[in-house]
Amino acid sequence: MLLDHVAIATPDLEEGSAPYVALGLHPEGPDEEVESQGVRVRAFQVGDSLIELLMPTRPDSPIAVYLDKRGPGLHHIAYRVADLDAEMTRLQAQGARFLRESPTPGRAGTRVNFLHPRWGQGTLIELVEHPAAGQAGARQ
Ligand SMILES: CC[C@H](C(=O)O)C(=O)SCCNC(=O)CCNC(=O)[C@H](O)C(C)(C)COP(=O)(O)OP(=O)(O)OC[C@H]1O[C@@H](n2cnc3c(N)ncnc32)[C@H](O)[C@@H]1OP(=O)(O)O
Ligand SMILES: [Co+2]
Repeated sequence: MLLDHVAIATPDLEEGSAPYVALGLHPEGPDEEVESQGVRVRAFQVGDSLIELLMPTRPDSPIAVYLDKRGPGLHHIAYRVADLDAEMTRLQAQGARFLRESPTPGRAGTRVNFLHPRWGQGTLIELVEHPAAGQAGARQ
């Protein structure tokens, strides 16, 4: 299991990017809208992982709700798995509580699901399966 990304909620991608640009990081590609989550995502590469800035694109987005309640800042941590369905089965057998019955689309063609923050001991945890994951030699 690898660290896929650390996600940060922001009301404004430009303002939210300032510390990471100052640190010398560069966006990994163009911003991406993830309609299913109501977010626009800007990702900065850090080694094999990403810093993901998330800005809401509609008021009912989980990020908009989060910002209303808590303001900008650290939102969740995502781990990269080779087989999301198998991981869900394995963790549910141990009592883990996923927020969605089945995986939903993430950025860059990924499949994702989230574990309830209470199960995560106060941290919202996301599992991410990349399209090439599981193929021989694919970056896991
Ligand atoms: C997929 C695109 C992109 C990617 O990686 O590619 C993304 O990551 S998009 C990210 C945005 N989408 C999501 O976060 C989807 C999953 N999140 C949710 O379904 C909700 O945000 C949820 C259920 C985690 C919280 O919803 P809500 O705030 O409406 O519920 P509550 O207020 O009842 O909160 C329950 C409980 O959890 C605590 N909480 C809420 N958000 C967080 C958080 N980000 N980190 C830690 N804890 C969180 C909240 O304080 C409540 O705790 P309690 O002890 O009951 O006070
Ligand atoms: Co994420």
